Amino acid sequence: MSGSDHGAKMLHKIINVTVRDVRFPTSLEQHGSDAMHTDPDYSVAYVLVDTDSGLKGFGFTFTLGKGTEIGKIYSEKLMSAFSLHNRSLHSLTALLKCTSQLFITCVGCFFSLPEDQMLKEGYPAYTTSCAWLGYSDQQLQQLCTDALDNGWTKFKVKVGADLEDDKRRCRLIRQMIGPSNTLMIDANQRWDVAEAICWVSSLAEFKPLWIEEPTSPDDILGHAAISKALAPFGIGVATGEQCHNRVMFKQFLQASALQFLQIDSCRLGSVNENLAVLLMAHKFKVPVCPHAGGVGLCELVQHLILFDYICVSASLHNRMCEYVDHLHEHFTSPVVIRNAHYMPPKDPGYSCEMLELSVKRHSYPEGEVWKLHMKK
Ligand SMILES: C[C@H](O)[C@@H](O)[C@@H](O)[C@H](O)C(=O)O
Ligand SMILES: [Mg+2]
Repeated sequence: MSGSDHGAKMLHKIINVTVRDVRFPTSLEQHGSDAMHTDPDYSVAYVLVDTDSGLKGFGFTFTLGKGTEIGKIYSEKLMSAFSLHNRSLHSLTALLKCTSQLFITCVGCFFSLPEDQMLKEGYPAYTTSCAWLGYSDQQLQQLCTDALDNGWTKFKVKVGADLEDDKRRCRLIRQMIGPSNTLMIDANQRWDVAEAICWVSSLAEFKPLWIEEPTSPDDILGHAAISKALAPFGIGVATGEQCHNRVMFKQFLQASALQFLQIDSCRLGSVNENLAVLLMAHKFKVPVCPHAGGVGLCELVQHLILFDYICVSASLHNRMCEYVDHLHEHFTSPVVIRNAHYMPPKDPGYSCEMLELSVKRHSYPEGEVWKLHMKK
């Protein structure tokens, strides 16, 4: 929330709630492509709340384009189920247990003294921007050279469509980044369990730290089997970007089915659910390495991972937050990356307000960007 009047006497009554379908044509250049999603258009169902005091609220959930209209309808239904119109903000916060799904609370207020280290150095990040599956080898090389020049040391490569291609791409990246930098691979659920073990074993020579989403994200025992089989190679299993609640994460942790836990700020629905997962990961001594990228996921998750470091884990061992270098310019408080680290956000709120002009231009299907695109 942001606005001019935070006076205690104001009721801040909600007078308007709108949901917009906002899409970016990222598929045109194959940004975001992987073995399962070959043409994603990064998009959001974006919610705006107006109050009578001028205070405004913003929130969104991320999608890959097609079907954003379903997210929009769902958001509208949720808002109307809570009869938001004419309600005061106080009446919602007083019932936080019931309304937490609606809230994306600012966690910045928890920052305390360890904060100093984060303010100086920031939180370590890795990049996925160099090696989307649809990029050519030449593009891979160029982006990797630029990333190395900009201080990146941790790189994720998309795999899973063709083993020989994967070997060539991993070899290329490993040669460029050298033995001491970190390589991760991500198959986006492409394989069955046995296939995953076999395929990843063939890529073990490139020393990936983890294989991400090797199989169906709901197959907890399958992930456990893959984890066990790959442990001798020193390759961990990472998953979580499709994991939709804390109960799923609890079982992944209980079954030793993941070695790197990837919360997703939107998928888990509300800050509260994310915090529960951070606490469980700490109990099980599993590092949290959030999923980010998309539209605004970096903006949101930076708050959660700083909270994790400052208030829960106090450790950076084997921890890093994903970074993807797209679409930040559409936010009023974009993430700040310095020397491959997320610098703590200084603006109040959850960094989820988009620029009105961007929303207008990319509204689907009526925005000018889409009108132009459809004419072609
Ligand atoms: C379709 C998307 O770009 C995914 O490929 C992406 O979220 C990915 O799995 C990631 O880990 O960043
Ligand atoms: Mg992934």
